Amino acid sequence: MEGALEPAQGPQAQRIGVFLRLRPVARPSGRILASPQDGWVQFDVPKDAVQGLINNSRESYRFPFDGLLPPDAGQGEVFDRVALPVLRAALDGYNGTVFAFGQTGSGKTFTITGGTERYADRGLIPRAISALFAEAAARSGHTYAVHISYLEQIYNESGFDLLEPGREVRALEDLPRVHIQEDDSGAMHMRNLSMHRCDTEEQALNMLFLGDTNRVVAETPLNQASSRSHCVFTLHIEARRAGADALVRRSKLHFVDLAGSERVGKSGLAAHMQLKEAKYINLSLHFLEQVIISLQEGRPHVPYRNSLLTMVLRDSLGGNTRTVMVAAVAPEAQHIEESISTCRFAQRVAMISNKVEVNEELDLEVVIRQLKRENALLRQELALLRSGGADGGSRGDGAAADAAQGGSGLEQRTELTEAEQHVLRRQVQAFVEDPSPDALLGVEPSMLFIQAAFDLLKGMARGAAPGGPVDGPAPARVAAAAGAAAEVELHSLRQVVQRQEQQIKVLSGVLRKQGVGSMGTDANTPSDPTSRPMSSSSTRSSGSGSAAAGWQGLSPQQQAQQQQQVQRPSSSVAAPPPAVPYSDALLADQHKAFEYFCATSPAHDAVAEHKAVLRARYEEARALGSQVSAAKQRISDLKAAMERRRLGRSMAALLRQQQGGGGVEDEAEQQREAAEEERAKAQVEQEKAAYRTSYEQLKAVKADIDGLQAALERNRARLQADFQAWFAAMAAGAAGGGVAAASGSSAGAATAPAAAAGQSQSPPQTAQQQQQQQPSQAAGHEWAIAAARPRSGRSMGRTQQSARAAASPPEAAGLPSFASWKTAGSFHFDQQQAAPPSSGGSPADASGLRAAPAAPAAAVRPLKLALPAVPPSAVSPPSAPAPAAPPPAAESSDPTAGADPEVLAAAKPLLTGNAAADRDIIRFYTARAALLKGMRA
Ligand SMILES: Nc1ncnc2c1ncn2[C@@H]1O[C@H](COP(=O)(O)OP(=O)(O)OP(=O)(O)O)[C@@H](O)[C@H]1O
Repeated sequence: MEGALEPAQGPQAQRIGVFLRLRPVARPSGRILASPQDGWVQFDVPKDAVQGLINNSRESYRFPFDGLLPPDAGQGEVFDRVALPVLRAALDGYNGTVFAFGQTGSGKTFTITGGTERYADRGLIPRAISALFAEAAARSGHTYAVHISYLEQIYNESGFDLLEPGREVRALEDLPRVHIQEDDSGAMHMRNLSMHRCDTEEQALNMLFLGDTNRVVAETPLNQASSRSHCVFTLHIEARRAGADALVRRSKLHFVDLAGSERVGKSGLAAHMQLKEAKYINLSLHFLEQVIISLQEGRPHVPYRNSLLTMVLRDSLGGNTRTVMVAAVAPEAQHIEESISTCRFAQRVAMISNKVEVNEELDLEVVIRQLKRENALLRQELALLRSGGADGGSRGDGAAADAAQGGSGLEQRTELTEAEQHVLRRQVQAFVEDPSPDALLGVEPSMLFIQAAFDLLKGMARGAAPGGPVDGPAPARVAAAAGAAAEVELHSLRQVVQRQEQQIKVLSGVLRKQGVGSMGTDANTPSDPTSRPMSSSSTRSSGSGSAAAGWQGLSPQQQAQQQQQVQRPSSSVAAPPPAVPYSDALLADQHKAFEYFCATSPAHDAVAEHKAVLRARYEEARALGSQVSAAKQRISDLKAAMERRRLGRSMAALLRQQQGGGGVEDEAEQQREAAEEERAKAQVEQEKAAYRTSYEQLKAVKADIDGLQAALERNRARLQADFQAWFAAMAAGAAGGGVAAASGSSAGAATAPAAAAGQSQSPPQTAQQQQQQQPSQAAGHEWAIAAARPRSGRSMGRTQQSARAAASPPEAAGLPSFASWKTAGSFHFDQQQAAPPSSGGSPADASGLRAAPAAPAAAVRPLKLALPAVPPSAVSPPSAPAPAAPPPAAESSDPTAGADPEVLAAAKPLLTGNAAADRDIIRFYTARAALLKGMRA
């Protein structure tokens, strides 16, 4: 095995490889032909198979594959052809995914995990584990760390962590639930999915065993066997080259066992061929197909966000991953439709190209550690220079850092005091015992101390205990050299220290930001709540990793650029919110802003797409519901007819008896009646079957609808959050004097995520302001209304107002919720038309709050409030008297005097100190309180 990692290259396009595996079956269909050498399979299907007619008119479907694995292909061969190349690439730093697709019972689990009966039946995962540790051991000059995670996803959106050591699992609910979360930069994070470090093959196999056991034990009727759930087993590999600690290659290797791909709602082979009516039993497979189709057709929007599965596989499909698919087929006559369907799916997948590149990153933790160490050394050096290398000089003031800042007080001495000797001995002892290569011996910056430390170390090296006496005072060897040259060096050293401090600060900031991942990490790098998440400590170097190597040797400008690159969100972030324009009109009307945002946001596309699918599903459910009811009605009609017939026969028999005849029908009539009864019974059975079919379909569609609704809600929430961040960024641009002024410019775009993350684009807040905002945040939507209010020009300009909005958390930025946006009634606050407040006036009058429609004059800035529409009468119901507005005549110099305490609490965070403006604010809040009270009433 070669000792070097493959050198990193730029992104390369690589098509997803597709293999077909045919399961051994007792009675293979004669209509399936396969050529393992040429890699194709062919299905000959009678044209009229729907009605079971066999004729000579056949249709053939031939599908080519990258490789065909015949029924007699052993597990070893499958591993060598399918997974080994992907595993080797993963050791070089490329992400990899192997996934199995096919109907229930076609051999997916056998392929991915393997059979349990014979050692030779081990599947891809255990074989990959063995090969991984063997290859890693053979690659000398590199160290590898391996972590494992194992996720099970049942139905559409619920994910469970299968690796929960030490917990007794009896049901699925006993396993920790896993959620996916997208961060500001668009990266997916798995929350609650644990990652376990495995240093040996045995530990890794134990983890696999634990996960598989939990999977079986936690089976419920809902996810019976593996047919209904997807499982993702992931090997997280971290490789470092000896001597280049800060550069790390991280890759993820997923093994995915998908749920059975069979469909419901088939209406015969012909329809199935066209994939018209058929629906997957498992909704997330439907979404997976949507993603595949979008990628294959090169659509601009790929709906990854529709399901947990597609989000987890985002990088594997169309992203930075070497992906291989195994299409599993059971070549039996009764499965021919599903087999063709599986092959069609594989053909689509085969047309998808991924862009693969080595994941080489700077390990920020290591960089910070190295910088800190270097800094400490520099400080020592600085202090030493400062002290002029004074021979025998000793400062009694402690830290070397102080010296670096210009401390003095050196005394001319020739020997250490006893206390100093004691401290030094302990320092040397600790230094010697610390196994860390980063350990420092931080002695006082004086040659006296340094020499004494050397003497101690020498003594220890020669066998003397460190507790022994420090040899006599070292002779003064360093002459004072505080000339001009030393001053220059001192200055430049101080600058280096400051720069490095700054670097440490920036890197720590990045690290903290990435710390979102401490709850979870990149979708492909799940976190371990107990052990350090692998992705949380690094940032991606510029593809080939060339930027990483020379960080410390760069000029200050280059370093600044590097720092900016580190801070900027990755350019590969999929579907960012639209660029932030700066527009007065948008800032003034959030609903308009929201419309503008929706028109350009990919998240809105996702919502629209969801709604379209949901609508279609509703239609389907409605049609199925009608079918169910109709079938039920027909059954009861048939039963009633049967009853009537039986009754008629009984009556006729009675009549015959009464008329003196026998009660028995003649034979022909008996036969006719019996035949009639049979026919009616058969009809009832037929209707019952139709009823059951429709009912089952209805149930499946309802389950789909539930999943879709949940996904829709998530997408709506996302859209809302995106909008809030986007709006806050625009407001921050306004506050910063129009930083984002270039409409849709990249400068504007760059501010959006930063502002959303509450970074420096937001105007700085005083501690008091921050404190004041807290209660308003708790007030939820009330704050939202307040933050969107118009202000008189004299009290607060737009810039200030926007600055406040930007400084507020997104949820407090006065933005309409999605629901309220859809149902919002329009209220206009017209200051100029507001009736003068009086104690007798209704609160609505007093504030100028009134129901639309009157459009205010051009000079008056209208504001739509995101409140549910209420009839004007509800604004001031007799049962809910509003707090009286402060009378203008009695306006004291303190605008808050006499204000309702609740009103005051709500308004307080906005008070400006300007009495006139504050009076407006109090008035507004008083009116608003009345309005809210009215609505509640
Ligand atoms: N290549 C094979 N050689 C021997 N036995 C196989 C092979 N493939 C599958 N089997 C057997 O066929 C049965 C069904 O296979 P498996 O459980 O892997 O199907 P599956 O596609 O994973 O189904 P599900 O969707 O329910 O998980 C198992 O008993 C398995 O051992």
